[in-house]
Amino acid sequence: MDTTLRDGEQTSGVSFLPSEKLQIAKLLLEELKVDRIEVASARVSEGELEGVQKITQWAGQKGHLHQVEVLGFVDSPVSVDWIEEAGAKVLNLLTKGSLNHLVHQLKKTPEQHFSEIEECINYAQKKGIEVNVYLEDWSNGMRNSQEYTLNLIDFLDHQPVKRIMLPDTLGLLSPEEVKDYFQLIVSRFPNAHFDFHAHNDYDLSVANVMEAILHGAAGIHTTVNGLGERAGNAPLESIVAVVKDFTHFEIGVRENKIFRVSKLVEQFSGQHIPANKPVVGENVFTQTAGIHADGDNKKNLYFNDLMPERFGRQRKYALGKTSGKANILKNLEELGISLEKDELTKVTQRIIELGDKKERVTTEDLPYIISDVLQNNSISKHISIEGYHMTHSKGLKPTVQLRMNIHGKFYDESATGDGQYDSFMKALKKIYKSLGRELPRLVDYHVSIPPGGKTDAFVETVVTWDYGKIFKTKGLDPDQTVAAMMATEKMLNIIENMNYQPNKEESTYYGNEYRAVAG
Ligand SMILES: CC(C)C(=O)C(=O)O
Repeated sequence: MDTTLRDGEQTSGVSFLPSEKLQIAKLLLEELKVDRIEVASARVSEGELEGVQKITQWAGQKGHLHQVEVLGFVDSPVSVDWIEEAGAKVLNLLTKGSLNHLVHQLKKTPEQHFSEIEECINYAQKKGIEVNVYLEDWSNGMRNSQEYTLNLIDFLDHQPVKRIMLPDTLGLLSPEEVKDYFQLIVSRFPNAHFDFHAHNDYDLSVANVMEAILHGAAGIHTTVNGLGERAGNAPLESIVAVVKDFTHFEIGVRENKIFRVSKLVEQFSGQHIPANKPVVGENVFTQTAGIHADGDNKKNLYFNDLMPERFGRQRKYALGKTSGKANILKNLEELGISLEKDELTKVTQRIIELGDKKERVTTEDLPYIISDVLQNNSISKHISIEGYHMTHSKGLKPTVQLRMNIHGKFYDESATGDGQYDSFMKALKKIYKSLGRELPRLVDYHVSIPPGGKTDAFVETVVTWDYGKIFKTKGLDPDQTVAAMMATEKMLNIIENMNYQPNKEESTYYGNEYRAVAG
């Protein structure tokens, strides 16, 4: 069960719009093929009600209604009525799984609590709503008030409850404890269905889910990108890989759709995926040390089961001071460029020098580096920013006046936008439009400001573009907007070189689109 839309939204600073919730729900159920989704908590807000209504209307038409769950409280009849109004058919009822919570938060006795739970279950039943029950703080309950917690499970086992959901609410369990508690509970209640809901406070959520699965959990809860309260929940992407590779269970989730959904959730949540996050992070399929690329060339020595293609991704070889010739060769291969041995040595040396200066080198920078190092003018700079005037003032929108040099001809335009770079891009678009041409789509824009608080430090802007092929360009300047404009100028030359038709004599140097720039 994926709870990105409920617990994931409990990440500090995250709030999804109803339309975003609907888009994510559709992808989770129809593209990824997750079995169940939890989409909201009852009573939260009008917006939340609208979000759930949108999802249930769509789910009803597609036959997914019983896969859409809503968390509700022991407050009969309020949560059940809210869920009914939202058009949902499954209530995940939040009860107290530890005596500590019951006594100090609800200030009730077990008898009172059980009787109120029963009242909610009966009311939901009358309304045709199926009930699962969460035992909040279950992990603490098993540690500190086991008799109460087991009594509650026993009580629920005799109620019309479909699933009993066991949360490690504070993410405090070790894998060993998960194993012990599941063995105990499953042997005592062999006919009950138990879900496990992990949190990641000790970075153990994946290991804990694995133990739960291996020792009798019938369902597991995840969130995309591991979003969720505090340190988050068990990340869907890692859990899918772990279940497939380390257990004998089958999982219906489609691995090759994970990256797309992860990127959409990143965009809607505004929470950047850490570059080293397994499966979905930017760098996790990138080999940096040259020795790895060398090994990949020699009988795939660094092969493991976690291949990028499984997740719709690609192996990359980083360029930097530790990358060495093997990585550079892999990148040249991707670009279809071949170099003589001594040329490769010079280019390698330059990349090491750049690395020493902390500069990041992308695959798309390589032709420029080659051109510069070998002094062969192999990259033709057809396009340059000839001049600009930018305004930034309080109370007025920024404007940019721009002069471009395109194949030796000057083009002037101005535009107003939401920021200086936005204004620049709008002016540029006008120029390209007047030439009947289109610009690539800007997919991502990443600014790194070196730590240290120096206001004159170089800012690095890396822009990712989609022009049929995805590529990145980088600009470096003390001014952030200028750095982005430099990255854009590079992009313009790259696409120009892609479009430019070489004559035969010019095309001897490079093997693919960059061949066009030779000569
Ligand atoms: C609200 C509950 C179900 C929860 O997310 C937890 O206990 O971790």
